[in-house]
Amino acid sequence: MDLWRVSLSTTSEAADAVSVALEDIGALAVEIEDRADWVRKLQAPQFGEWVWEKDFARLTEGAFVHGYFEYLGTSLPNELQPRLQARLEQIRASGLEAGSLQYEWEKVESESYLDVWKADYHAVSVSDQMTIVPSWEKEQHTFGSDHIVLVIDPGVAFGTGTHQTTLLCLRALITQLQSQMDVLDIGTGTGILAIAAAKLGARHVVAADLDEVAVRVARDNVLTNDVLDRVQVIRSDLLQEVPEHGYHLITANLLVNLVQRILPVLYRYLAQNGVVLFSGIVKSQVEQITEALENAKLELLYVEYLDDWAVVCCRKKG
Ligand SMILES: C[S@@+](CC[C@H](N)C(=O)[O-])C[C@H]1O[C@@H](n2cnc3c(N)ncnc32)[C@H](O)[C@@H]1O
Repeated sequence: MDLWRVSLSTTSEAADAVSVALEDIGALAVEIEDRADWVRKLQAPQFGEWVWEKDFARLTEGAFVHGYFEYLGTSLPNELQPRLQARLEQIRASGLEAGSLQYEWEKVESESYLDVWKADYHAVSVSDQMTIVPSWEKEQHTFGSDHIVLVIDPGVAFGTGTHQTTLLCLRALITQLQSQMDVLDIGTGTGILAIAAAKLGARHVVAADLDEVAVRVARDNVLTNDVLDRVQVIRSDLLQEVPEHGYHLITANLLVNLVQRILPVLYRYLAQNGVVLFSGIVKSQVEQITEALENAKLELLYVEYLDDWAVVCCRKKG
């Protein structure tokens, strides 16, 4: 599948807002290259990620945000332009220092897109007991027999493990998941959280996503990771197609507006004392979520932060 790539120049502060705007107008995948991120990782490497010195010359300040769209002919950039412009105007009007927001479109072959990712994508250590490894690096690492290895390749679905929200969720899963739990993962992307839950000992995991591409990718990853007997991937708009069942643990790495949509009914899908992990939440939105828990029949257990992101861990009220 060929793709259109739009590349926008912006600031570190506005990179997430631009990325959400691209997702909203239909990007299959979004990639942020943030100079500040690279500097931080060079100074204090947290997860064993690689930072390439050559990239600093390419991006001398601020950030690039790249959005990938399915190639549907040459007119696509023109069709998307007004919607993109409108979203960029909103960002400018919000008062966020967003830089030039200049952009350009380029047709890329998906092969070359994946090759670009391959060069920049390496194993990520989640914790002492869990590592995410791309398939082409599998043989290069040796792990103890009880170490959990998640084999996930970069692609057009979200959830390769390099994003803070995924890492926060994985770490919370390690502390919260007990063996034989039934788990629901809403917005599964690559299926990374569902696969991790299965490998941590869950009895059954339902992994749901609205995006057909994500569903396909998640199914492939479930096979690759040999957890087909425990993970069921379904296409569902949030909870619409999800079997109403008493899940012991629910993960939801979703934007805050989607979290708000499921909050009022989520308790119906939880077993007694069932735990929920909300990720995808920017630091400044944490209060908005924690304040809504009471009405949702949930109680706060803890909030954990990584950079500007948070995971909110809560439990169904008895
Ligand atoms: C931030 S990604 C999380 C991916 C993965 N769970 C992780 O933690 O890395 C959010 C996912 O939610 C999915 N999503 C967005 N809107 C949705 C909806 N209405 N119903 C179900 N999934 C949705 C997106 O397709 C995307 O795969």
